[in-house]
Amino acid sequence: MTVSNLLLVDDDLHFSELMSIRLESLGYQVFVAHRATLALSILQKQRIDVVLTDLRMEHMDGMALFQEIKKRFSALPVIMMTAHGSIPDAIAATEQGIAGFLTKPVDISALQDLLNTVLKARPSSESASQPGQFFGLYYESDAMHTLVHKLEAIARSKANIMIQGESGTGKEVTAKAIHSASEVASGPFVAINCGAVPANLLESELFGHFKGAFTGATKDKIGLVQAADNGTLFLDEIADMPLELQVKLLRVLQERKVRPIGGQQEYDVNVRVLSASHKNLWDAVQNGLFREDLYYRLNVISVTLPSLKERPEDIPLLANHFLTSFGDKSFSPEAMTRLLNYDWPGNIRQLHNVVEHCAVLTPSKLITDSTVESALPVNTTAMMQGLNEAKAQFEYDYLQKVLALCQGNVAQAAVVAKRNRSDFYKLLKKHNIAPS
Ligand SMILES: Nc1ncnc2c1ncn2[C@@H]1O[C@H](COP(=O)(O)OP(=O)(O)OP(=O)(O)O)[C@@H](O)[C@H]1O
Repeated sequence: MTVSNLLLVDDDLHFSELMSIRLESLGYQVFVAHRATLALSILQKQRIDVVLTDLRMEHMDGMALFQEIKKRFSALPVIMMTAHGSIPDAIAATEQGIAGFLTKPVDISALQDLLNTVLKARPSSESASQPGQFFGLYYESDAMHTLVHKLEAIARSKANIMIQGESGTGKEVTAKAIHSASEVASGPFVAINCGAVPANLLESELFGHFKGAFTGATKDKIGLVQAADNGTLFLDEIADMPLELQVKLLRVLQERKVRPIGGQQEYDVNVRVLSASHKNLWDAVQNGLFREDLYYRLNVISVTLPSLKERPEDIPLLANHFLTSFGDKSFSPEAMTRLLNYDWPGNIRQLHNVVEHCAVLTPSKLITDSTVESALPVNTTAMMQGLNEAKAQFEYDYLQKVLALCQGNVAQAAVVAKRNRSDFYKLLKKHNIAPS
């Protein structure tokens, strides 16, 4: 039988030593952390089955620790202990998903019952999420595990696949991974960003041209569709393809033949088409900007990549993966917490850039919280209050100042504020201010 690993987090050194002795005598392997941040770094290195944490601790308390654990190790059960046990605390904790709540002094047999129940309910380590890698796609979150299962299955089919997802979520790496896992992996993988090539050049890029087809066509040129023969063609930002080219692409997909510009000759092509867009392609169809028939041709199977914000469990794995190319460096637990708490509007590409920025700015081995802070953009939008909040804040500050000036004399303050007394009282009531 495997021994269960417990992580005991408590800033009371005497209590934690006693508890660890008692738990070890019951057959558990016990790791002790006297601070929440230390607990997080142990969790990063060590397989832990249950966390047992004190509620009230300095700096980061048990609930804050629990929130972090939920983000990084969603399936890991946490039991809360407190010397100040109160029913509201216990209810709040269990409502948020805490596995159990015990008051100190801890009744060891109650704890053992709770541990047995929690450990039985825990999924086996085989089914719990483990870090995974699929042809260059690194992942750990449940959402990505499910998605990679789907990718494994669809990669082997010959169907055209549409990959959707916000910018920087990994659509191109996913396309390459599908190609590498497919039966045409030994064939070419040819990618083009339809939004980055000027519309007048896109046609010749895709379909090629014969010498003399237009001014500047000094020799025959093979298009990318032909270059991808017996392999995969990846059309990135497909929503940006002009309508007249969409017709031509549709013909190629239907007839499996391509005719370069300026010629009558057609060539057979056998390509699997993967396409991607960060825009909602169905909306483009509804707005008449994308052909519905082409949409169905390209979207035989669709894959949607979650944003990084929707899969924060992947952040430590990806950040550490990107960091490996900068030698033996690591993030401090506080730095990792900051990475985890950020919203990542630019998704994995932005995370990659931030990791690179931090590594370059850190000559030592440990990347600190302040380095991460300086590498992240300041969110001025989030810092900005709405107009109503700003007005209310101003009114509150103004009332406090007038009252202070008039030493709490409401009649006098109303005169200064040029309001009648009853209006002034209403304002004080609105802001919950009691004149002293
Ligand atoms: N799961 C992943 N594992 C490792 N690296 C990843 C992963 N997802 C994305 N990346 C990296 O993130 C960066 C952005 O990925 P990619 O270019 O595939 O995104 P995208 O969705 O195609 O972006 P855009 O919409 O802007 O074209 C690349 O450096 C890529 O290698």
